[in-house]
Amino acid sequence: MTTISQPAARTPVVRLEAVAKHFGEVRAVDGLSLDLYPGQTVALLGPNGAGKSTTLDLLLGLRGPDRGSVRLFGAEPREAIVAGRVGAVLQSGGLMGEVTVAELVRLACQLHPKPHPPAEVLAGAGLDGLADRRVDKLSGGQRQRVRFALATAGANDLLVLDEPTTGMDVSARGAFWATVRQQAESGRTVLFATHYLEEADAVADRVLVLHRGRLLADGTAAEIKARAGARRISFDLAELTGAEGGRERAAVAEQRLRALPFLAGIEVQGPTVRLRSTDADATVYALYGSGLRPRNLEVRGLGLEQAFLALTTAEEARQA
Ligand SMILES: Nc1ncnc2c1ncn2[C@@H]1O[C@H](COP(=O)(O)OP(=O)(O)OP(=O)(O)O)[C@@H](O)[C@H]1O
Repeated sequence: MTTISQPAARTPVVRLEAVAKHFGEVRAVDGLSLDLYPGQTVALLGPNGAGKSTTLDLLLGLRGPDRGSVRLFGAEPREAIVAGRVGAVLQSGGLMGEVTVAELVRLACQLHPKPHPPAEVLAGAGLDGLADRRVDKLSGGQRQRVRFALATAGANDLLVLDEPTTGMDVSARGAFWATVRQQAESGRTVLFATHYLEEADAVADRVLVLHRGRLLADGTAAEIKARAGARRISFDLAELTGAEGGRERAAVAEQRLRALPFLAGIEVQGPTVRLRSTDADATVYALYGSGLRPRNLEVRGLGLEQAFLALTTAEEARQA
């Protein structure tokens, strides 16, 4: 597994040690160990049912683990939450409906041990224009912003966000992540679960990939991409069209392509060839040595989305 280098001496904000949570036969979280450190912005990725929400629930003390231990700031989660050190945006849980946005935010600020000024909280969540709107009249994306405002009503040290941008349009998402970045820059630790891999790529300095309740990868987005172990090579090959030398020549060309070293995948569409290679330099070198005449050659790294798919698919295959 790829691991990110960690500062040794600091107390972790979050420490999970061999944590397991089962629902009947389902191992939602299966022996998970993890440390998060101050100031990290961490994305939690994984396919549906990977255990992301259960992990966040355990971390917040909303569920107890069957095995293992969960500590926030070196203590029980409850202690950290009562002390107002943690803000959370969760998937579950309703919002009080018959009050205005401003009233609800003011209330959250009053209840917080270290409150921020309500006007600042409203602005930070992009709710200025909606302050007088009743909460039950808001759209799904606007409600998410209210949840975020409630989570940032006071000076927290840890923000936990479970798919926080669900229902937000592109510009609302952009504004939302800009605010989260500000929170992270002021020293907060941010942990968020998401299905939008581009968000993880753009916002997180550490990415965790969960699969069937276990940690499949832990590193920067770049490390996860490298861990997926492949780069994309694309080019055109006139030989493949059959125009230059007929079908036989095309078949020979394809055979040579398939014999290239370090191939992790190959796709041929008309004259265009797309390869995935675990050693792009060696593959390209062999390609030029094979007598083929590639044109418009490009070598690119995998996107996080492709890396994520490659990792989880390989793991599915391994477990099958
Ligand atoms: N209360 C519950 N009772 C029974 N099974 C549960 C419960 N909560 C979660 N599970 C199961 O545990 C597994 C992990 O679920 P979890 O919600 O943590 O995954 P997730 O990664 O958050 O998924 P998604 O991306 O779909 O939100 C799933 O198989 C789910 O069906």
